[in-house]
Amino acid sequence: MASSGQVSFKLEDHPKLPKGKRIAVVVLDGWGEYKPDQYNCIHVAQTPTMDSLKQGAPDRWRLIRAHGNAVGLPTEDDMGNSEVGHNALGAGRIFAQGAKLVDLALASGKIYDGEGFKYISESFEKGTLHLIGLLSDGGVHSRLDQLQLLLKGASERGAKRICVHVLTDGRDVLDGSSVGFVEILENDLAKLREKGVDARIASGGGRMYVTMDRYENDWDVVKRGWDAQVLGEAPHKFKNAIEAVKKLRENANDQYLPPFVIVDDNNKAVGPIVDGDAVVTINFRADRMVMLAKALEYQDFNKFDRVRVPKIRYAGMLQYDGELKLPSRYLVSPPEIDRTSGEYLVHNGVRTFACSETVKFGHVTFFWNGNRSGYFNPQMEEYVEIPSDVGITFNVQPKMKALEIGEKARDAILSGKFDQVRVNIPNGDMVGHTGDIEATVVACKAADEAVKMILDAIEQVGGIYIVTADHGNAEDMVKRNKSGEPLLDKNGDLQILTSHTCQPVPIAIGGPGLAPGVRFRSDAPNGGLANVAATVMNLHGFVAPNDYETTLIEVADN
Ligand SMILES: O=C(O)[C@@H](CO)OP(=O)(O)O
Ligand SMILES: [Mn+2]
Ligand SMILES: [Mn+2]
Repeated sequence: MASSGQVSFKLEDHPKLPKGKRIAVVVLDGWGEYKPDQYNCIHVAQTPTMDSLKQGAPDRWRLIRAHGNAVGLPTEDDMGNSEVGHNALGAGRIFAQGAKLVDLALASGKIYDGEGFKYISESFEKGTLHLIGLLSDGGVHSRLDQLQLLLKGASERGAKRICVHVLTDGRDVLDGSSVGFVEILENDLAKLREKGVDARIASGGGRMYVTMDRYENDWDVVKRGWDAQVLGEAPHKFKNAIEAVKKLRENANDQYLPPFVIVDDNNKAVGPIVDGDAVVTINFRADRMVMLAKALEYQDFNKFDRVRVPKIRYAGMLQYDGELKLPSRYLVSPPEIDRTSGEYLVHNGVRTFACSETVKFGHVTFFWNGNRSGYFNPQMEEYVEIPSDVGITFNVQPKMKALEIGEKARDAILSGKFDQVRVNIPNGDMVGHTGDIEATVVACKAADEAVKMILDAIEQVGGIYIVTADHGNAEDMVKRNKSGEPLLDKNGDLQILTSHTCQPVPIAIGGPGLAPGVRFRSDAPNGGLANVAATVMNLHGFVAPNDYETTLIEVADN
């Protein structure tokens, strides 16, 4: 990869569009377009602002692709997600994403030739290999089939003792599916045991309550995981993981199962992590692994009392943070997302403000900038994080911090200190993931109100807005058959969809600063999230670099 030092970041002037406009870039998280029925919370909610933008179709409102190949995922059946969505939005190009890179490395066997695998395999003779990560086939953070291949590959290459620390999902897959995934894994581990590998599940817990916090919202989540995985301590002890998940599901859903450890006949945890062991965090996606990676890797660490810090060989499935080089060892090289639009714009005098609340803060900063933490140029940028509510599920507070984000964005626009004001409004996604339809309707309304605050500010300063989303979620809250009818489970209950979707997302442009004649091109019907960066660069008065995906707009002559 060309290092930033060798690249020219100078952008050419746009032949027709002026510089110096104040531009709001609004990303509604989890806001897709789907047929209007009672399970489409965006349709049910009062969303006058987003509805009015739609009136601008086709010149100033359209749909773009936000899933599958359009965002670098392995197949067209892969729903979009925040990481790949914001990567595409910020980088303006489509990179083969972690899911795909891991698939390729496993298929070719190259994963086993890399430095990362060699490093951990030095522990195989005497130590245990611990695999920690999300157990589902959701394909957002991890995939079961990748875990299965890694188990096979590692055992064939000398791992004699393997402990899997599972995090149950219910967010990228149906709630309740955890039991089936644990059964499949147990079956695989039993086969490994027949071959003489001591392989077992050692601990578990629900992803939102154990380990997979992000952006340092709540370190207790990571601590609960640490206690179970590393120390072998948890409030719930079971002999068998299937039994554990079934029992704990009586009082919690998959996302929030409390931590448990598997114990032997003497009530002793079977798989704490000890000196000499190897650890792999099997998620390919970064955000929800960074905190654990810090706890496993950093010598100086004060976020919680680790009690015991084993001397281990640790590798991530990928490197999760390119700036922090965290973790330093990894099995598969991450996508090299270089020359992002944020970096270009800062080099071309565009002063940027970015804001969200904690749970999505890294989306408009870290993911937007190609999985890179920190500023490109602190003199030109300001990133503001509004603390998220902690310790609740977001259906309890569906308005979240939408209005606070709207206010911060408004103030940044009015201040005149920034050329680009970029926000992520989380409600549709975060509340959509709870599966609570009523709360998601409230969430969508709040998101719409936040958009209005921002558009009003843009109106006041004669600026431009561009409003879009990173993937679908709130527009469809039920699982459906091929013809789109809701599916019922065996008890006759609706199957609630907590996950993202494969629906397209809207994009709208407007504002008093938008030059007359600017409209969406009609010759880019397959446009996706990766086309947005060039579009934004145009609105700032620049032509995007040649290798960026093409712009979505054109300037008609009159
Ligand atoms: O919460 C998350 O981690 C994912 C779903 O797994 O959602 P998003 O991609 O919108 O962040
Ligand atoms: Mn998202
Ligand atoms: Mn989401």
